[in-house]
This record gives sequence, structure tokens and C-alpha cells, in this order.
Amino acid sequence: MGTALIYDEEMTKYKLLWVDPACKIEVPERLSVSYEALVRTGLSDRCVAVPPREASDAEILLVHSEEYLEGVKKTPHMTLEDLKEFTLQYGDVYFHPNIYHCAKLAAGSALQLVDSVMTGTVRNGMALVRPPGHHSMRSAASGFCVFNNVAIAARYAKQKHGAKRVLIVDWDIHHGQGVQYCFEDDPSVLYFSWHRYEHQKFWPNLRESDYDSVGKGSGAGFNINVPWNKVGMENSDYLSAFCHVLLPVAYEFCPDLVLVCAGFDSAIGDPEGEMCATPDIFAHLTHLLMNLAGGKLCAVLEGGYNLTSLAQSVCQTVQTLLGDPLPRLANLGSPCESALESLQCVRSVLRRYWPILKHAADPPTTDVGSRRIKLAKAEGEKAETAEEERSREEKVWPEPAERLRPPVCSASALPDDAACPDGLKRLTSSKDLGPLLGRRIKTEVAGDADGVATFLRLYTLIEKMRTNEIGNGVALVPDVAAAVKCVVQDLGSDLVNRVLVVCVGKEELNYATADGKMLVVQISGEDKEEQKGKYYIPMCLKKGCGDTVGFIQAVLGLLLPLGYEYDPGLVLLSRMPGSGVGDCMWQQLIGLLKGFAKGHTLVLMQTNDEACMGPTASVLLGHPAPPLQELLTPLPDDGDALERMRERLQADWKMLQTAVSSGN
Ligand SMILES: CC(O)(O)NCCCCNCCCN
Ligand SMILES: [Zn+2]
Repeated sequence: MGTALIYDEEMTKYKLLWVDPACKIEVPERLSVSYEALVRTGLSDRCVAVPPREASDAEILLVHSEEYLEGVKKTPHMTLEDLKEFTLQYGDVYFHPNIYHCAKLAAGSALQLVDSVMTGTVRNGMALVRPPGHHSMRSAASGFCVFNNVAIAARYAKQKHGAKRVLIVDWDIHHGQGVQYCFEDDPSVLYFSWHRYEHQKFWPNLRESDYDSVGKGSGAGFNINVPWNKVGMENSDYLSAFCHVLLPVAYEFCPDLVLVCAGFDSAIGDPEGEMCATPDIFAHLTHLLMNLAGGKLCAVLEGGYNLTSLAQSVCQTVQTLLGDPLPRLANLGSPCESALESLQCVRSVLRRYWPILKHAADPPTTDVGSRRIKLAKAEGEKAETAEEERSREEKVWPEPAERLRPPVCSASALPDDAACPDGLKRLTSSKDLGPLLGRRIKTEVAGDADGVATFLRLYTLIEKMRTNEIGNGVALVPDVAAAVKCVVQDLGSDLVNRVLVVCVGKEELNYATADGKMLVVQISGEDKEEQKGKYYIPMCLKKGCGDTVGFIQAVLGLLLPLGYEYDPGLVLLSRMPGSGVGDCMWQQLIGLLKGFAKGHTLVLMQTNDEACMGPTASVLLGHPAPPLQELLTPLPDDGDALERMRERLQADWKMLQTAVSSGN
């Protein structure tokens, strides 16, 4: 199934007709440069072009009031003076004779996207629209927004397609207060937003944009605000918010559909956000959402005002929706203290609503609330003077790296008598081996003939991943532990400079991996507290790997952050016999691990584990992992163990932090 792309140049045909410093950044070129970048890179040709349509009155009235709609309907016939007059009643927005038409197309585009995804015509998609939507409220325009495109889409998905639970992820750098107001008492729509806040000093300067607005009534717990109280947030801050706040809750919520308020003013270079996250971060943010809701994801453009980073970020997002390998995130920093303070605050207010966060730390002792400015004297940020604007240094960042699809997406190395699942390219040792291999066989490792054959197959797979001839692969071997040992001790380290080894199930993995060439993470039911060390991390689940809640907690809260910080060149995932891990959880794990090492994942399974070959191959080939069933309440001790583990490890691994360092 493909990726839908919705765009029409009609939505570029309105602009600011008078002087208003607050609105001058919202220009038609935002849309055209985004689309042109998709055309130039060949990405638009790979998408399914879906035409926009005008949202009907009834659809607009799913969110907005009749009087508001009636008012907006009059704008096409207004004189310039009337338009100015009409605009004055709202904040930071402008009207134009053609904006009502474009606003209907923007909302209708979101609905077309929802139809395409919910009917299975496409797997996912992106709508390039303007005017944006997430600030507009039931009876008010705001922040360049006229109709709330994503809020209308969420209501529409429930009403027309019977969606039970809709997740809205708003990565725009502004708080989508319009979305929050729309769903704050609705437990069927989970709204997550991060936004520049600076203790209420940043637009829209709302008290209710802070982390303690968690929703109301039966909606309590279903509204998540992550305020950024400083500018300059980086990739590590964004990934920490996903791993330690959004994803655990999203997996527990188990949505039928994911809608993204895809604003790119959260990228480096944007005059509004003033953040430092690079455009390739959106490849990962998109990827991390694509294993939810069976991959049903609709991204709708919101903000983004630096035309260079906007275009690059749009391309990164669409390329991930298309299933291309993800870029490695170079030198990820550690989350800054301000971000950690925000994460700690929001996790502490959410833990009472979401068992998966039950063990989150108490709020920081420093009273964050006291730093919120007294609203009385705040008139929002002052209009920036021309020289102040020029003086703000021009940000530069590297062009995002190419993300080349390897000629072979997925390969298999199997014993001759094992069946090869459709779509996998079968490697046979004989014809595929390079001459250099002859010198490399170390028979004492490979042992008997069978071992030699396994050795040859694995080496071939890894070699072809290294040269990007192959994306990922799966090998069935007679003895998984021996195979892991052989790869780890003889192949992985000198072929690839960092190998992330993920072992599911119990097995003695006694490699001294002090040199950092390898990071071994083992998830099992065995308690191995004694074996400590920065590069060998045993995660013990009391109820074993069959405990999906404990497992997903370990994956999201430990494995993902570790993986991002380690940034491996290869991921080796082994499924020990008798691990007990469920198929869905196993598929989710593969789906998530594909985000590392440009997708070079090598899965090792025991020959008699053939039954798991199908589900494994499906995810390796790019199909979304099926959703985990609604998560049961995690065992209290597993959560505790996880927190204790995180405490112990975060000295070495900064991405595991979820709170300000206790010293503060
Ligand atoms: C869709 C959106 O979230 O990007 N709209 C942002 C509205 C910003 C209003 N304030 C502008 C002040 C100019 N310095
Ligand atoms: Zn924005």
C-alpha cells in the first residue's frame, strides 16, 4: 500500500494584503517550496496523488460554530477595509478574499487523507495545506488558522469511519490550543503537543498550555502538553519526549488512527521556534509513530517559516512514510536540564492516569510554576525590531544525508530445507561468497560443517548490509547463541564499528564488551543484576518476555534511548528459543529497531522457530507491525525494576534521563 500526497496550488493563492509584522512570515511560498522539493527529489512521483476537496459546511460544523462559519463565509465579498476590520477581532491571523476557499480546501484535504487511509486505499499520507489549523477555535480564527483541519479530521474519522481512539501528535513549535479546547473532555482523542513556552512568555501566552493541563472530566489524562521553557532544543530533547512521554502513553492508548499536526517551525532555522533540531529528526519522529494503529498515519502541514528547513523537513517526513531507510542521527547530545525538568513535570502529572508511567519520578522540587510570568504585565512577545531580526545569527546545518533504498530490501540465510517467505531474497553460501571469505573462516569458531555454513551465510548477510546491497535480513541457524557469539566475536566488531546486539530470551551472553564496539541488551525473565557494565545491559522482566506491558516499557524507556545514543552501524536481533515473546511484540520490536543503522537489522532465529519466519519477514519487508492489544496494567515490580535500572545506567547513558539531576 502506498503513501498519499495531497497538494493543490490553489492553496497558495492568498496572502497578507497589508502591513502586519506578526503575520508576514505566513507566505504562499511555504507551500510551493515544499511541494517543489518533493518534486525535485522524485518523492512526489512515488506517492499516490490524492486531490483535495472543499470541506462541506456540515464537516466544518463538526468543530466550528454556525456564527463563526457564517462570518467567514462573508469574507470573499469584503473590501480591503472590511477584511481588515473583520481580522481585528482575532489574534495573529489575516483574512483575504480567497482564504475561505483555501481554508475549505485545507480542511477537505485532511478529510481526503483520512478517507484514503481509513479505507485502506493507502497506508499513510501527507497533506500540504495552508491555511494551517491547530490554533483555530470553535468561534475564532487564530495564529494564521481559519478552520481546525486536524480537529475536524479527528471528529470525521470517528463519525464516518468509526474510529474509536484517535491520537493527535502536534510537533509544531506552537501550542495547538484550538485542538486542546476541542478534545479536552474527550477520552477518545489523545492530544500530545510540545511547544515553545518560556514560562508563558511565548505566544499564545496561555496558562493552559503548561504541563498541568491534562484534560478535564472524563478527558483527564488525554491531553499532554510538553512546554519548552528555553529555545535551542535539539534532537536529543525531542527524542526524549517521544521515548519517555508520548510513546509509552500512545502504546497504552492503542489508537486506531494517528493524525499529525505536522508543523516544521520546530526545526532549526525557524524564526518562530528558534530551536536547533535538524530536519532529519522528522524522519525519526514519523518512524516512531508508524508502528501505531497498524501504520495508519495522516500528517497535515501546520507551521514552518524557514523555507529551507521547511522543505527539507517535509521531504524527510514523506520519505519515511514511503518506507525508505532512516538516516543515522549523528552525535546526539543529551537532553538539556530544562527539557528534563519539563519531562519530569509532565510525567509526574500523567502517572496517575497511565499505569505505564506509574513509576515516574515526583515533580522537581524547584517550583516551575513560580517562574510563570504574571500574565497581567505580559503583552506577549514584543514585536521584533528590524535590526534585532537581522542580528539573530543565521543558523546553518548540514544538508540531510541521502537515504538510498538498497537493491535488495530483505534477504534470508536459511538451511537448504527451510522454506523462504515471499519477498525475501535467499542467499546461498556457495555463489554469494566473496573470495576474501576463504581467508576468514576460523574453523574453531565455525566448528562443524553446519557451523561453517552458518558462518558463511551470516558473514555474507553482514557484508552485503555493509555495502548497502541489502537492507535487512533474517537467518535461521541451528544454535542462536553460538551464531550470536560468532557474529559478535568475529564478524560484527571488525566489519562494523558499532553493533547493537539485542537478545530476547535467556542465554549466557558472556562477552566482555568493554570496548564499546558492541552494546549487548538482553531482555529476559532472568535476573542478571550481577553482570553489570556499560555495554552489557540485562533487562529482567519478572513475568518473562510474555509480559507485553513490561516488554514494551523496556523497549520504549530503555532500548530506544540507548539505541539512539549508541547509534550503531548494525543491529543484531536474536530470538532465543523459548523466549516466550509474543508475535505482535516481536514484530513491534523489529519495527522500532529498523530506525537504527539505516535499517540494517539482522535477525537471528533458531531453525525450529520457523513459525515466526512469516511475521518477522513481514515487518522486515516494510509492512507495519500489527498493533499490540490494549496493554494490561504493568506489574508494579517490573516498573520499579525499570526505574532502578534507568537510575543505575543514566550516569553512562544520558538519553535514559527523565528528570533533572537529583543534585538540582
Ligand atoms: C500554525 C502555526 O502554529 O505555526 N501558527 C503560528 C502563529 C504564530 C503567531 N505569532 C506570530 C508572531 C511573529 N513573530
Ligand atoms: Zn507553529
